Amino acid sequence: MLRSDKMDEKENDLLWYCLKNSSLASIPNICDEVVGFIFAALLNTQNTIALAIYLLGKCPKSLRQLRDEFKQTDTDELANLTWDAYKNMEFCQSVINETLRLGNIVPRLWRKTLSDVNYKGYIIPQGTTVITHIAAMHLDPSAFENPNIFDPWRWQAIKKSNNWMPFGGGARHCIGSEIARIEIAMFLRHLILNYDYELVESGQPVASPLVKFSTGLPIRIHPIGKMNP
Ligand code: HEM
Repeated sequence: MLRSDKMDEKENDLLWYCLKNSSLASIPNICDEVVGFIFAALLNTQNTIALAIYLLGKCPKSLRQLRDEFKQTDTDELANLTWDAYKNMEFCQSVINETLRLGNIVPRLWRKTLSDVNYKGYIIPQGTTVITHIAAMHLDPSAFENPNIFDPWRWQAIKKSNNWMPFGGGARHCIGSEIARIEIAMFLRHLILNYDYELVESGQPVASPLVKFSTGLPIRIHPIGKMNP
């Protein structure tokens, strides 16, 4: 990465901001942040969309209900992307929550203890790497009944859960969580209102350790009626 002393002051993006304030971090750190940002933003969102397509494809009842909800959503409001129109798509919110729970796009988080920590009588010394196993929590049967089943309806009864943290938590909570959810909702809406699709047998998700479709996610797709925005 090259730094120019003649950077246009009108530039106003992340890279520009980081370079301008580069006294706060080294150039390798800045590169790491920018690449990390792109990776976090693109890969996680596209994997969640692929998983939602897969899980809905395996559960025709949920696909039908989602299509019905999308049909009822006010198209004018959605074209202007109003917050209310997006939030009112309740079943869509449940589908996204459930995809993130079962899919475990980010299965683990890494932390280092800054001082000795006493956790329920166990002393974790300063400098220890601690791994939060989010996937284990999301698949814990004491927190989610039949945890391996894709059941978006379970979210009708859950208003808030301390056992669900696909976007992490605390000071490093994902800053892109809402934009990611909006992107997923808009993608699914466009797909499901305009197309019927079937899964083709070979596409299976694997966790290695991040979720991916090692043979891609082939689907058979058919346009339905007039295109919706
Ligand atoms: C479904 C999609 C996404 C998932 C599952 C996801 C998940 C996460 C998780 C679990 C963390 C916390 C990492 C940690 O605590 O160590 C995180 C952090 C972060 N995410 Fe996301 N993310 C998604 C989409 C996005 C998008 C769209 C953006 C940007 C527009 C983004 C930007 C970031 C950034 C910059 C951080 C680091 C925040 C910090 O360290 O202060 N993510 N994400």
